[in-house]
Amino acid sequence: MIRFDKVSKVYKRGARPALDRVSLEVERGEFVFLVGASGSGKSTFLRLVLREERATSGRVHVAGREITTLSQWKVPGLRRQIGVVFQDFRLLQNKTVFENVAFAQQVIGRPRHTIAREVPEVLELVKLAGKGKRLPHELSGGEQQRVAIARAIVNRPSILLADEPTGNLDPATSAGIMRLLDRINSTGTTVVMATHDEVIVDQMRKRVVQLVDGEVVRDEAEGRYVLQPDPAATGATGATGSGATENGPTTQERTA
Ligand SMILES: Nc1ncnc2c1ncn2[C@@H]1O[C@H](COP(=O)(O)OP(=O)(O)OP(=O)(O)O)[C@@H](O)[C@H]1O
Repeated sequence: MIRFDKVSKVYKRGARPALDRVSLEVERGEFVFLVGASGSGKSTFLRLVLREERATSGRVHVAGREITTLSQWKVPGLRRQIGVVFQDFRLLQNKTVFENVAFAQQVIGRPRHTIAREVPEVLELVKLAGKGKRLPHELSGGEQQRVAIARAIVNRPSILLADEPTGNLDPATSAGIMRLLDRINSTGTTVVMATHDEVIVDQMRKRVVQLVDGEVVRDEAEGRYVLQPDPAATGATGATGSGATENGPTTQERTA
């Protein structure tokens, strides 16, 4: 569903790459956590999938197409296959809950009767039935994130990208958001979530891809936020223990 082949991203000539020869494949229906310190390249990864940025070198495949060279006019078609959720919700403040979700359908030209049917369905799914007439400021943070998730999935994307979706929420509310994302994933949507939330990653036990300075240093099925030391190999490798998140290998300067 998503494939990176030796992908590098250099924002400014001569700067350290934000992503450095990343090769990674995410299969249809997977749930993947992207973890790593601030500045390690998580958001850059998500922006490349959305073609908000182009790779400096390497190839990015999303939903069956190579998108590095995709014509600009085909980018909206690509983005229709991808829902996105952010830490700060990004709702339209002067529109109601219903209108925020409906807007995502209007911009792609869905007919009014379809919108009238599907928006209530998705609001039901995110447990906001009955709150369609509220404005965003009349909702809690968790409810606002549910609206954002409803908006992201209403057009049934095959991929859902989430950039720190629980970053502004308390632990109990975050757990509810994670149950919802898990449910969406279980219906076949591929989910990639960038996060700093150790508790959530450790609870969910999904695939964990860890970035350090733009490089993938760990890719583990049913992983934890930090690499767990292997009791059978005490001190055998340098990359064990709770310090592994912040202390990965230093990237060599490289202009790709
Ligand atoms: N538009 C940009 N122009 C120049 N450099 C950028 C730009 N966006 C990101 N970077 C740099 O690329 C590197 C990776 O940033 P990125 O935002 O991908 O990290 P991140 O892991 O998502 O961090 P955070 O957890 O803080 O969101 C950082 O060194 C950052 O300063």
